[in-house]
Amino acid sequence: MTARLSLYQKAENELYKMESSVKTKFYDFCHQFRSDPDHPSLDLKPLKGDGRIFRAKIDRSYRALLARAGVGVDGIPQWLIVAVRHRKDVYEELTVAINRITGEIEFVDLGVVGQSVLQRAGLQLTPAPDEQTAAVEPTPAPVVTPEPAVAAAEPLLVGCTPADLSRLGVTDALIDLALTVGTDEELDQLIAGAPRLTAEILTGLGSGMSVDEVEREITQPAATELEPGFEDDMAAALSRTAVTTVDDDIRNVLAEGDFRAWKVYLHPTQRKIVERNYGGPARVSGGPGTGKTIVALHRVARLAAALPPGHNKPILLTTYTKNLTADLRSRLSSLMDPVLLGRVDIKHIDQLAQSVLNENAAPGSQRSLISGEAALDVLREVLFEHDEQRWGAEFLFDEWEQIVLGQSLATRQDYFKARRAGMGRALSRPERAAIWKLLEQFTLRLNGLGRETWAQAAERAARYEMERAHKIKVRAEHKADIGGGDLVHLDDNSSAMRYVRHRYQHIVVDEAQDLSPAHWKMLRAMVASGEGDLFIASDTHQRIYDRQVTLSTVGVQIRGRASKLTLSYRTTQEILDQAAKVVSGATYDDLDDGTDSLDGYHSLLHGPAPEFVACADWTDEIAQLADALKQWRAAITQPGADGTVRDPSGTMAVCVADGEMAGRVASDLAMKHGITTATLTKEGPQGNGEVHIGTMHRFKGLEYQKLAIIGASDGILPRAALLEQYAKTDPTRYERELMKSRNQLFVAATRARDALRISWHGKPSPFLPL
Ligand SMILES: Nc1ncnc2c1ncn2[C@@H]1O[C@H](COP(=O)(O)OP(=O)(O)OP(=O)(O)O)[C@@H](O)[C@H]1O
Repeated sequence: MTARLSLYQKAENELYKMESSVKTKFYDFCHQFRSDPDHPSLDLKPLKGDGRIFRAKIDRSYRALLARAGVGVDGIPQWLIVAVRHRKDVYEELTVAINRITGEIEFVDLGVVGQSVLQRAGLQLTPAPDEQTAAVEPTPAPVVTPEPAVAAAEPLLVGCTPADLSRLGVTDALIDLALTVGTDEELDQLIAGAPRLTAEILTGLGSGMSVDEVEREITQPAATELEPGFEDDMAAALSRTAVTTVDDDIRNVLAEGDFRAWKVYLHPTQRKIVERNYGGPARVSGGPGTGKTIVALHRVARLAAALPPGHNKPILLTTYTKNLTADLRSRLSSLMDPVLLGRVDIKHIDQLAQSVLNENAAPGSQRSLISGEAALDVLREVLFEHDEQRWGAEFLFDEWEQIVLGQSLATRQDYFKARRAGMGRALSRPERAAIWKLLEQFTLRLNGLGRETWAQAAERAARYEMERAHKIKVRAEHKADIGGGDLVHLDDNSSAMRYVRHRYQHIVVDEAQDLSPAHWKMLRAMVASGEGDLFIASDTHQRIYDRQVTLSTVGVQIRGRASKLTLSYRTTQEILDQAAKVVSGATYDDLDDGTDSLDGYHSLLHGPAPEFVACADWTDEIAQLADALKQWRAAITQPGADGTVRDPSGTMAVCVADGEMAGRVASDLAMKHGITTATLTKEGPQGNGEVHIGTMHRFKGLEYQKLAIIGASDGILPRAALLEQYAKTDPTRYERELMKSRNQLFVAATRARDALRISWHGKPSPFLPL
């Protein structure tokens, strides 16, 4: 190899979209370039405008644009492919620069801003002559043909000065053009072609953020400390730039499409969160699709890479549901080396609690699990037998789960002292005494049946783990007291106890907003406090189970180690705008005493506005849904430029309010409209049908190219029958249920990548932004 070649992120994305014949020639070009960049067939030449940018020939029509990026530590010259262009789109003014905030290499193409803006700014682009092809074909037309002067438009970014844009990190060559932009369309066009930080800044400013807000939310998180003279050190800049190294594997990468992009590429803001050394628990928050899961996965990979050799599993990756755990496992296995992957325990939170209980249970004493609904029936029986009228079964069940189990209250005295913030109705001491007695009867009854709920299991597991952590602490203190010697005199010096350690060195939690206090206590006890102990990804706007926790009260102190992601990689700005309205106006916590918001949440992707469709009745709603699905299918299966046809399976989904409705939709679509479906279950999609159908809960963490939400009617969303009972008796619970329902719609709407359609019949849901 006489040259090392890397591929700029934007160039990689452009290549995915090219015809396979161009891709094949591109592989050959890379192969040739790496062995001899000066080979005459490549015709490598600098462009006139910028001595750092070169053009080389891929075939008769396509050119690679490359930047020289110094020499590697092994003495091999480094080159970065910044773009692949048709030769008629190559002009002399193309440049590469090093960004003053991120220190990354940026490729700047003024051609992307459109003729009107260029003309208003008085810029004319010069086509780069291409002698070799000029001999065979006529000289290509200039990129910009003079046109009548374009009327001056009022600049869109009023209130921003060139100095502001420069300070924020907009690339120099685009500052004046950005301030010339006069319409939203022009701004979108500029953003689409701009380097990443510039695009984010301009999107922020364009959506109304102030210069200070952009600086705080976008610029500062992306900033890197740069040495004087960094502007000229391309080798150092290359090491800070997100690139794919071009080796023989590039063929597979390109063939897989952008599915693999996240594996090689982390945005600098994401990378910082992954790579920081945290002195204790850390949290990343951010709206849907901002890459929290990706960050959590990369964090696991980084922690695993730093482990000393061994065969144990010192890292736990956990989340709330079973199907998400399977998804995390498969994503992680494509990111990590199998040997390192073997050092990661991947379990969903209830599975983890069960393994603790199994380990601690005497043979034959395990209890079987009972659903919340069935347990509530047992409580109803107890209340009926005691002729108890003062409190309803739902109220007491909630009190039990939220307060008694939630705070691990073991005695009546503890319950007397317990804080009941957020529970609405106050309870006097005699009332608490009576409730405690009833709940005791209830748990004894469950016990007698050999059953327990998931929440009880979690609470018992937490207690076992806390005892274990306590023993570890006592031993460590004793060891310190006796100067680190052997522990022969300690009471419990059984061989089992001698080797008891914390179960994990690092724990990473995804979808953390849905974990209960008992889950947190268990996790806290499983890992020693200290560097890199807990890493948490969460978004409280997506809390869809009735769980509330204040992390600082369960021993998880985040202070100073919280970060936020604001750029969505999944959803278009059009979808995001509407989805954000569903949760606007409500207040969200930050898993602690502070609040969380979607401020600065934005997307660089654009697409059609979401459709809101009022239908006459159920039959009409299903018929219109079937038509939409067929149109989506036709669009997805449209043959690509190289003749390939995509398989539409699993790219479209229908989201409904409950399981019964899911069944009805599946059978109506199949019987009346010939559309096959697969139902989303706890285990993932069941069946081979093309369109996935599931309840809002099942869509958590997933994403689809096109998504329909149906049955979004008042009475269903929120579920009136369930809520009415609380409206008068327990207003706080009522508010919590409303919030849960609102969040479910928000989660569902933000699963769509590029098309969202929401329909209803009757009165529309009050949550819809109509
Ligand atoms: N830096 C990146 N470059 C390209 N794609 C990215 C990047 N980060 C994330 N993505 C993509 O964005 C999508 C959303 O990412 P991810 O699932 O991690 O988001 P999230 O914040 O966990 O979302 P949610 O809260 O909705 O579950 C995924 O398809 C992921 O591959």
